[in-house]
Amino acid sequence: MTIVLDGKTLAQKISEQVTKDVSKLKAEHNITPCLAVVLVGEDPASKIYVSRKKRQAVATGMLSKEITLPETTSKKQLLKEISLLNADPNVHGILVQLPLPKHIDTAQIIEAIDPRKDVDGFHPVNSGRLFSGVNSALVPCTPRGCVTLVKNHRGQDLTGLLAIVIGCSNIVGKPMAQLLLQEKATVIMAHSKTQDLPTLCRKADILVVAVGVPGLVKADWVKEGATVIDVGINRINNPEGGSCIVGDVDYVGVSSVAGAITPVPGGVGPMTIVSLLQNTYAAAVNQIYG
Ligand SMILES: Nc1nc2c(c(=O)[nH]1)N[C@@H](CN(C=O)c1ccc(C(=O)N[C@@H](CCC(=O)O)C(=O)O)cc1)CN2
Repeated sequence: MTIVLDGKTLAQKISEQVTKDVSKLKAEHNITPCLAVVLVGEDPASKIYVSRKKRQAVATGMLSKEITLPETTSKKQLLKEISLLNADPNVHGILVQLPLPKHIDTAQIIEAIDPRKDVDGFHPVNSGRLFSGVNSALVPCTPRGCVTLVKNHRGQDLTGLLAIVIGCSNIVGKPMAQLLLQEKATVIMAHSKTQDLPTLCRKADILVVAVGVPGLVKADWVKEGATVIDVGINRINNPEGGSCIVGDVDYVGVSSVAGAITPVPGGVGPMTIVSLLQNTYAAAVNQIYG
């Protein structure tokens, strides 16, 4: 029987642990971790994610600060806001919600964030640390959440398992592959130019899909018993009207073959946000002891 990897329930459990950790930090050091979230523009999905991040940070006892800027904000203005947050000793975590408006160079903005406060783990210092296996890296939230889900299901030891990651983004695919490599899995990164993707994917013990193509992965792409992690969040129109969110995996079809599968919604998404809370707590602790 296929197991549904319930990210919502696991995220809730982790959030309770973060709440305890935050309360201990307050009691022992009189410090409350503070997450600053920067939102530029009016993207409706980004507004929802930012408000969830704030709300869930506050629910664990952290402080949260939101900087909301208009779509027309210049790169210079945004860099100024980031330098203020970098210099503020009461702010421990900074994230700039993506995507940014097209006129702003995302890489330059990410590089302006103090790596110690980079709770998204996107700064080259943190991606370099992840690449070289240094433990103190702040790791991007979605891949961190995916690995937590996989290990919660399969156990801590992923040694020698064949993991295939479809999609090579800096936010998900590349860090995901590095994390699985650290777990001693055998990792293959696949993408739109990979030849005969279905045949390759059928070899995977762990299949992570992060491409943004609704229902790309079908039942005959998946090995019997494999763990399938669907990172896709695609809004599609219903034939009967209205819209809904689906992943990159044909959930119904693949459920008949996979050993375990994440639903969309309710799988990877909630794990992304709770991983951000874990990163913010870790960043605060590093700043106290570092
Ligand atoms: N600075 C960042 N920007 C973006 C990131 C990120 O990690 N850092 N990731 C995504 C968006 N994202 C978080 O920011 C995110 C996406 C989806 C979910 C989520 O919980 N999704 C729900 C379904 C969607 C819904 O209900 O609207 C789910 O899967 O259950 C959380 C966070 C891009 N930008």
